[in-house]
Amino acid sequence: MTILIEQPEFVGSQVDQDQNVQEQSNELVLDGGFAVPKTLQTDGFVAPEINSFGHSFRDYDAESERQKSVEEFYRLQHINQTYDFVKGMREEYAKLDKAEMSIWECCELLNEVVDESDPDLDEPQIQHLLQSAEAIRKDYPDEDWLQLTALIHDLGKVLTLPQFGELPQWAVVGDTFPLGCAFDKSNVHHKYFKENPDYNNPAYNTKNGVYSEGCGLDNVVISWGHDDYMYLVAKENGTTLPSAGLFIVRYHSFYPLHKEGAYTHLMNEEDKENLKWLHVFNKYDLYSKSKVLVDVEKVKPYYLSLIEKYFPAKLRW
Ligand SMILES: O[C@H]1[C@H](O)[C@@H](O)[C@H](O)[C@@H](O)[C@H]1O
Ligand SMILES: [Fe+2]
Ligand SMILES: [Fe+2]
Repeated sequence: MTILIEQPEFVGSQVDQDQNVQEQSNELVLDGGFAVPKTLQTDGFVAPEINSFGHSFRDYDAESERQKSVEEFYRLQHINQTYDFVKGMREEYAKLDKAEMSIWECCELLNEVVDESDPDLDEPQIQHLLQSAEAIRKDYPDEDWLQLTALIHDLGKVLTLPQFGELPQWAVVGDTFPLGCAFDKSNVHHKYFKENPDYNNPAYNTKNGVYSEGCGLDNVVISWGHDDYMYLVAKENGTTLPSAGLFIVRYHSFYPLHKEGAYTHLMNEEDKENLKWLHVFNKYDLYSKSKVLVDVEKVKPYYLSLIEKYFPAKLRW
């Protein structure tokens, strides 16, 4: 997939956090049948067709050693993430009593983390953060909030480190999905949900389950991991990022929704607006993964200035 896009008119509102993307016309259809407004499209970034392992991106069936370990990851994730598990995790991590540190200190901690669920990248996560942020910076030089959103979107992966509870990978990474309603077929390796205790629970296995149509994603219990954790950290520490930035952090792994169009009946109007920016972001999150590494020390001063603009010096984690 190669998409050429032009500069957006919308300037990320660092001033007004609640400003949303305006109604747009001239829509272009992308993956999953979603439409992305022309004004949210940029020039420049050309999505490569193959990843560093020589496969298409997000190919969960390509024959390889990595494919086997990724599939095993999803088996464990689909069996162990339950409605009750997520509720318990949200409560535990809402305490924010694990650490006190800056955003950049957290970026450096990610030097230690490699994501076992990712078929496209086996570099330390700090490289992925900078690769995606730098790719956005090139195409969206004026949207500093979107660049910073890229820098922080995967910081929640510190949950795998001892100080943060050393959670198993299945409780931290991988695509996310709602609990409390039926598992949609578009989830990768869907078959492993059959062994999830919620699978046969009649309260949880209908289309709406415990939810009602249009209830809004904020009211939906989504599998626990780095997305929801980092959203919580950013919000509770009073970030001034716009709501589209927080939405991206919180739902960027929700591929069944943003790529496949599943679970859309749970969204409200605000979710639908924010989803447009998530589609823009996703291209850079996915296709910037590369073996060409960013010089961390060189770009550090620029990102420190963005962090200072949108976050307090120290955050509770
Ligand atoms: O393997 C990847 C990785 O864990 C990403 O950080 C996450 O956002 C994706 O959804 C997932 O597929
Ligand atoms: Fe992620
Ligand atoms: Fe990512």
